[in-house]
Amino acid sequence: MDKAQAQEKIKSLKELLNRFAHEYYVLDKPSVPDSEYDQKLEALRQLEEQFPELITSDSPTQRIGGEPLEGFQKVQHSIPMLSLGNAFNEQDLRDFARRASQGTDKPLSFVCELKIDGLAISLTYEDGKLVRGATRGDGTTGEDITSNLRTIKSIPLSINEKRKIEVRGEAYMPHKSFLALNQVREENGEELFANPRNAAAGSLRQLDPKLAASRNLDAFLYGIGEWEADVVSSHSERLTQLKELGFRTNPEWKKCDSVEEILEFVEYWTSERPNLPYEIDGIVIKVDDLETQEDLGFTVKSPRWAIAYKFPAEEVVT
Ligand SMILES: NC(=O)c1cc2c(N)ncc(C(N)=O)c2s1
Repeated sequence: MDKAQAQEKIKSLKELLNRFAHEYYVLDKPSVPDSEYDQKLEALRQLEEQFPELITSDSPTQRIGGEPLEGFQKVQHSIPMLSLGNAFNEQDLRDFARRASQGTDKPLSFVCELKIDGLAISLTYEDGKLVRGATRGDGTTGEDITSNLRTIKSIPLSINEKRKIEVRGEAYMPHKSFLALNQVREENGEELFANPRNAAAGSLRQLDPKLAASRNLDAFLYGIGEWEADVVSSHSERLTQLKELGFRTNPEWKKCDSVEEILEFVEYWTSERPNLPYEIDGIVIKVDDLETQEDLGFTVKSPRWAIAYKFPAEEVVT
């Protein structure tokens, strides 16, 4: 096979493998058995070994990078990643909805989403390639953890959007990964992680991407920061756009047209929470209309158009 033929074959294998990975890790609906994925991946590895100059950064063989880093570079968020104000009870939620409705004369609808208990992340794509992954940090300055976020298999290394786009979400450790990790640590006499959030944070702070890869993290994306494209008019449409762009979004969101509907959603997930395969520490409620979000703006540190309802702290059974 000459180089031109190899290039064609590598291109088609990458497209096929990235589609299989999307079906498996993002949609949770694999269309081929693992054995077929593994066989195609091995074929790609061999071709790339034969023609290393044809290796590209978005190849599935490139998820786990090279040598461990010396340290993490600081990165600036062009649009701050803000923290949310908290609500702890029904009255707080009613007050939030009332304040929001006073900021506009439009009828108000909200979007309720599960508040994933992980680590806020930002992913930047340029010319369709993942060029940067960062932690939230203090909201304006985060840390470049691109090599670790590349190891999360549900995060696409390339997307079809060629304009620069920055998406935001939460990296987290599923319960299954957390239990398995602590079991190994217990067998090795190591200190256990207190909860999945600490385990995810500890994993993403590893300088060696091979270690981060071994922790079986996952991520949900839920927001768009910077984007050169014309955005849509509501947050709910934005969630659909994220999914269409190939990102893994959390399906349990609901559009609510009243405080009563918000309270129902909160009540439902307060009881359903233990049945989720990942940790959530609350419910995020956002005004759906993006123009109204603009009208409402921000306080010193948080948006007026969103709030985090926090579940009551669980009694620790000693
Ligand atoms: N600090 C924040 O702005 C957010 C934090 C989180 C979180 N931990 N989980 C889900 C969402 C969401 N779906 O919007 C948000 S938004």
